[in-house]
Amino acid sequence: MYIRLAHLWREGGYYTDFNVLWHRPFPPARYFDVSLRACSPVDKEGLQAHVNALQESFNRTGKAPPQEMRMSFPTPPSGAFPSMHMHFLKHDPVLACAMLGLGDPENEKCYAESDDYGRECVIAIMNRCIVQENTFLAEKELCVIQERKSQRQLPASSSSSSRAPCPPSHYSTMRVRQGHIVEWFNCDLRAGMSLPLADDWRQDPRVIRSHALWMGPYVSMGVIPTPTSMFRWDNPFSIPSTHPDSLYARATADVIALHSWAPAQSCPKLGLEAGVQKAAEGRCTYSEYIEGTRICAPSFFIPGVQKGASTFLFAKLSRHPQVLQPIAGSQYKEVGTYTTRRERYPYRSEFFPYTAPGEPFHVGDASVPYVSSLQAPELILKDNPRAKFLFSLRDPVLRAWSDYRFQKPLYSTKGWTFKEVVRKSIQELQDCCAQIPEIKPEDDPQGKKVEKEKSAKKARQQKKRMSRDLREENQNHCERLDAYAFSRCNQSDPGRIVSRGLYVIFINHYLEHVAADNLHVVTVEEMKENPVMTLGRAAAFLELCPYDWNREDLDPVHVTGYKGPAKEDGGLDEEIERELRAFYRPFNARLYEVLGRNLGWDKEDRNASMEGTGRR
Ligand SMILES: Nc1ncnc2c1ncn2[C@@H]1O[C@H](COP(=O)(O)OS(=O)(=O)O)[C@@H](OP(=O)(O)O)[C@H]1O
Repeated sequence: MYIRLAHLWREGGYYTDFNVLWHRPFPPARYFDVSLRACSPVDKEGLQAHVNALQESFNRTGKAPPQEMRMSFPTPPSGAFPSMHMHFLKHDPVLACAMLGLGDPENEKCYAESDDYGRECVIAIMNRCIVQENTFLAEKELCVIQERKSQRQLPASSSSSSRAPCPPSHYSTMRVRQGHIVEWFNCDLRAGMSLPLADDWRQDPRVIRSHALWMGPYVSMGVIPTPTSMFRWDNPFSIPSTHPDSLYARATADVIALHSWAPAQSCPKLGLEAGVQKAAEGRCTYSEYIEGTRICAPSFFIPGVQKGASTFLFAKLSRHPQVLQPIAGSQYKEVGTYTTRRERYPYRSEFFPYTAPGEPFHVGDASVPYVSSLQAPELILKDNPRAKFLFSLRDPVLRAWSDYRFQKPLYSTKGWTFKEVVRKSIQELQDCCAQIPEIKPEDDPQGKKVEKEKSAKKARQQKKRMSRDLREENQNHCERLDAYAFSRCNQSDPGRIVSRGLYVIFINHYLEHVAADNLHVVTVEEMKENPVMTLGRAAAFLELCPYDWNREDLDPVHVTGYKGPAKEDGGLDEEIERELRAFYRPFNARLYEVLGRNLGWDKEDRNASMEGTGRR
């Protein structure tokens, strides 16, 4: 029996082939040396994002990263392992991120509290360690697993042995000393690997009691040749029999069943029976993609916007039994594989679990860079012409303020306050606008009034006037969509916090490719006001079976703290807020027209939006 591994991911494994597994709490105050490598091709941006996330996380704790967690990781002593384990392709910050959750003493609470898990031998999977919410999410994840565990009614077919207690020997004390964990793993092996967390790499693996479990790419394909008991699988370098009917496979299936999640209500229309888990399938292969025998592309996308509660939206929708998340990629969110034109079909397909024709699953991809990507809609529709797009927007002023706080480390290095970034950006956009006469945000952010016959000539003139860099970057944009050139004018601000709020430009670009019925907009304001209704509408748009969203934890996630930036900047300055509002007003007005509804960001009475500004 194979279990769809995406269920496992749903329970806590999300965005990477790596999951951390432990069966007893770790002792406090220890760090890991981590050797890293990427098993799937991680693009430069993705990699960079993780490096940033990691750095950000360190910055937020206010402490220097422990030496061992810096991005330079030691290589193993030569000859320590057979050469097959030794070819390091790339350092994988995702793994570092996962390990960070184990290495950060601030997270210790969650492990201390997880004693229960040790006693009951429940596998806790910790890998939601993106950026600053590390502690919070890890802790929450544990609670969720625990809660699920108590609530879950395992299907009758599932063996109760999935909850079998660990043999007592597994509770022996293990000391993990600071800076002493060095693990290597080999992506070429056939299956998941258990990485013993030892206090010394030379330690006899048979006496090691805590493991990290790496779910390799082949595991994602539904082939789960892991041993009977991961707890007994002590030597990561000897992978035993892989026959699917073997005890190993069955035991693994039990473990996975514990973490899978069957729908609570039947949905006959879609062949989903309450309490019944679906059989496993894995990720798409290139040939399947090419032959079209399997559906490899995601069925829905959340292309942002940045700081528009996209993490919340995707995380909540992913709780729905029909929704599957990406199974690989740089994060459970932010796969970002549709932002480039490079020939990446084989690559793209591997990020997602496949669905066989007729299967009731919806695969989602929430990657915020898609929102302003010129290529994304076209590329997506090429892979899946029926893809649906769910945008999560936010009052652009508050979005900018959130983004500034989020990207504070970037601005700190430049010494720019929010006010400075905003003024500089507005000026730049207006100058750029003046240079490109046909783009006038006040009356026509889309450039639709441009006289067609003159546009080719003007485009050429425009290009001459633009700075060299801008011209190079925007060459295609200028030719194809003037408004994009405008949104890209915000060159001096690497964080683009102002231009990212020009939603109408982006939405209009999507609407050039996507049928209006396949595009739905929710707002952070709605999500805050009535998350159940907002999620219900989003789910209806995605044509998901009815689901009781009240059973989910609907607290905001990925909340940017005020630590640092707000204190320094004294919250969102009223004067700059006014200026920014005035700048956005015409764009918002255009957006409301395009969407056919007023999103309420330009009301005179802004009291409702004061929350989150840092002002009283
Ligand atoms: N349910 C709900 N209601 C209201 N607001 C919410 C919700 N969930 C997340 N948030 C806020 O969304 C901000 C994070 O957005 P994203 O997850 O899209 O950020 S990112 O672009 O992926 O980095 C972040 O905003 P700030 O805290 O103001 O920065 C979150 O607090």
